[in-house]
Amino acid sequence: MSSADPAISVRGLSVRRGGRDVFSGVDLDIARGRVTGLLGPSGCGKSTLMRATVGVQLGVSGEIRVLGLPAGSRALRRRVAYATQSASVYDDLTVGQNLRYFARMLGAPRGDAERVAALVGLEPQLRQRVDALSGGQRGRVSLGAALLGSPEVLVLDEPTVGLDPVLRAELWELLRGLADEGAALLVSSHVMDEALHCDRLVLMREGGIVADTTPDELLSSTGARDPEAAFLAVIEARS
Ligand SMILES: Nc1ncnc2c1ncn2[C@@H]1O[C@H](COP(=O)(O)OP(=O)(O)OP(=O)(O)O)[C@@H](O)[C@H]1O
Repeated sequence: MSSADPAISVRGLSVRRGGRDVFSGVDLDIARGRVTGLLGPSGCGKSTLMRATVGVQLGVSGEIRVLGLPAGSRALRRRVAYATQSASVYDDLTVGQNLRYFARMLGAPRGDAERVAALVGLEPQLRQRVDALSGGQRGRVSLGAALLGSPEVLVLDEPTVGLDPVLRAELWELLRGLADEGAALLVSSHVMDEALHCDRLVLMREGGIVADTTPDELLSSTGARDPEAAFLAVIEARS
């Protein structure tokens, strides 16, 4: 496949959860070298869509290909990273031990644990146990684990939750750098202002995509002052 092909291609995605359809017939392409924001209110299906793209969601029908392979393929394990909303690291290990453990599991290069700790601003905490970290710091350990091995595709579910404004700005800068190096990033948020950090915006509501746009286009097409007002204008125009 060529570098112009989408990193993630979703066709006719339907997902059934708890006896009801969360999605039916969603199509979506996610490009390389871009930060694509998946934005929408709580419960609209952002996490479900992300879980489907990394192959861990049950009840999925349709076709999802990632880097040309079926979502969840074993061959994608080192090429695709997924960070969930809840920190998935070991509480009773230090930051360094967690990162070195996951680095070994992935076959990441020597020194990668220290590299990602610096990227997520956790170098001073390398020897600290995870259960002694703040919520935002724990989230950054998970994010660091997702960055190990320099994956080509990063699927990050609400990575800025619990971060103060300074850390949030640093995180967006980090994500931008990864996209500039060619990675495909799919990043969810329910905070509409975060839309401004993305190259492309996929706005969702109740299991559907209501707009596939860019921050500039969203603001100019709606004439709204900020992304939140623009999102409301998009919803209103559709109802
Ligand atoms: N374990 C589950 N079983 C059944 N239905 C579920 C389950 N988890 C989520 N759902 C439903 O699927 C829909 C989409 O949920 P999802 O978690 O994908 O939304 P979200 O946009 O990521 O929300 P949030 O921003 O709050 O994380 C919701 O209506 C939710 O009720």
